[in-house]
Amino acid sequence: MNASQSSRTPITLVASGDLRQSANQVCWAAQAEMETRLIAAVEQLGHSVVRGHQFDPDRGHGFIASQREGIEIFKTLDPETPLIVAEAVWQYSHHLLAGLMSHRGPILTVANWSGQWPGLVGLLNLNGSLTKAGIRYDSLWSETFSDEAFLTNLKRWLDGAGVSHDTSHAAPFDAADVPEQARHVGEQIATELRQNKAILGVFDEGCMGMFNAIIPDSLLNPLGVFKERLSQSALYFETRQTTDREAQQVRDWLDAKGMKFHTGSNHDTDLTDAQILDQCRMYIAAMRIADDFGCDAIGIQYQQGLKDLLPASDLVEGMLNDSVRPPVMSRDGSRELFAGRPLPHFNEVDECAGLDGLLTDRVHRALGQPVENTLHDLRWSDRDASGTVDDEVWVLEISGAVPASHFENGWADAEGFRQPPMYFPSGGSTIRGISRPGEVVWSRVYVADGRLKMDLGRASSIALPIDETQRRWDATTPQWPIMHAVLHGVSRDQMMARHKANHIQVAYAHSAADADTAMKAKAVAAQSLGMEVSLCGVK
Ligand SMILES: C[C@H](O)[C@@H](O)[C@@H](O)C(=O)CO
Repeated sequence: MNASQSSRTPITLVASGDLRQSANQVCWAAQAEMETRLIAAVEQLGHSVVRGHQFDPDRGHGFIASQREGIEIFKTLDPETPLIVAEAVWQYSHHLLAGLMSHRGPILTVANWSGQWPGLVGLLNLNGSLTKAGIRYDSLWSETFSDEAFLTNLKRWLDGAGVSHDTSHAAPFDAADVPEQARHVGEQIATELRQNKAILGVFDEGCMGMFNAIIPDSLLNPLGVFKERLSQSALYFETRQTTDREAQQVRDWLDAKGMKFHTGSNHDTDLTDAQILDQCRMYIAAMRIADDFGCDAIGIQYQQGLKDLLPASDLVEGMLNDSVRPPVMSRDGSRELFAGRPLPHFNEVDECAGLDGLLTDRVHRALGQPVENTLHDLRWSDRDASGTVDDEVWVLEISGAVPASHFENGWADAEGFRQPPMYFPSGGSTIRGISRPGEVVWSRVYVADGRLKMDLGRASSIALPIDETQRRWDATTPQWPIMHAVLHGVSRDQMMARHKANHIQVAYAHSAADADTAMKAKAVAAQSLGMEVSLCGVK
């Protein structure tokens, strides 16, 4: 059955939320408002909507809040019903995936174009997860739910015709035109990886239901990359083994470099010195365990499990991802670990970002470009209200930290704010700052059609007046680091339609020409390793 068969067939609406009750409660008002507008749009087109699960007054929200809850709700739904998944908040995709995998009716994922909560980020994660799972879906987003583009596509979906988006900006990468230096570097890195192999240290696989972020070993191992499955319990233990003196040395280093921590005394709402010291301990512990297991990159999922034991891992992650960072010695004090270089870290154990980070680190090192790279959320985009540029400017923002080398004055531009309590009960400092203007390579590894794929493109990180930066922070999460990114040759809607992840990887190059070379070298490396590579918006 499709939605067109009868306008009397009600459309079923479901909404996935966070696992954290505090986040679901705080964010419910935005979800309710979005649903009202979305339902009005569907009704205007002659269809009715029923919610597949109800608002729960005891919990104070109407989200599906666990995988089990999702499975039980889907048991009550007609598997043929046309289904809309509506998202205004960050959500865990696995709450829905079990149900969606056996759903036979048409599926439409929808988000509101708002930065307030990471609803667009949740939508992109769900779309990436559905893509990896091979589940057919359509996707839409809108600021008002009354604009023509949205209504035209919604009508198409309701009529059973499916949604149409322009993705002509993406084209298969052709290595034939690649300059000799980029080709040579890319091929060498692929050969070296296959021969010498590398290890991704994964501290508890699968963060926040991000199914798309898990690379099956059968796809990863042929590239010469293997997972070391590590436990956050071991990280907690090792964190507790570090001495006060060692932790204080890390804090002193950050202070000496000029990082400004905004501290207070209330553990529940303020960033405290004790929280920062625990983060310094975790940083030392993570490096020692990575050294024990010979890891080439590590990922700490943090947001389940460790969130109840230790302050947020973000300050740790930003330090790890930088070549300018506090020194860490082996337990016996005889060796400096990973001296002079980052230990690439993939936030939220996003293994696709881990693989990308590993390749980016090697490509940029070989080309003499800055090696510091990080993922960001594709959080939101908006026209530049200051009139500095005519372009749509993306808010790339991640939940806590980027390498401080991405800021104009490095650590001196880094500010530490307490993580928002609704996500992070145990607090911890973010590394907040504005990513400096410069030429950027963006990329994303993802799984589709049972294969590893990579999309790459170019962006400019631009400077905006502080008022406009603050407007963007206030419209999103002001405690988190931001990059003002103008994507080359890719419109907002093209990016949304094509990108198969909530995350995007970014790295700087010294010049536009250097960035083009670095992008192509990485494309060659990925293609030589057997990935299907596309260039987006650029040739
Ligand atoms: C704290 C939140 O859950 C964030 O982790 C979330 O918005 C993300 O960063 C998702 O990539």
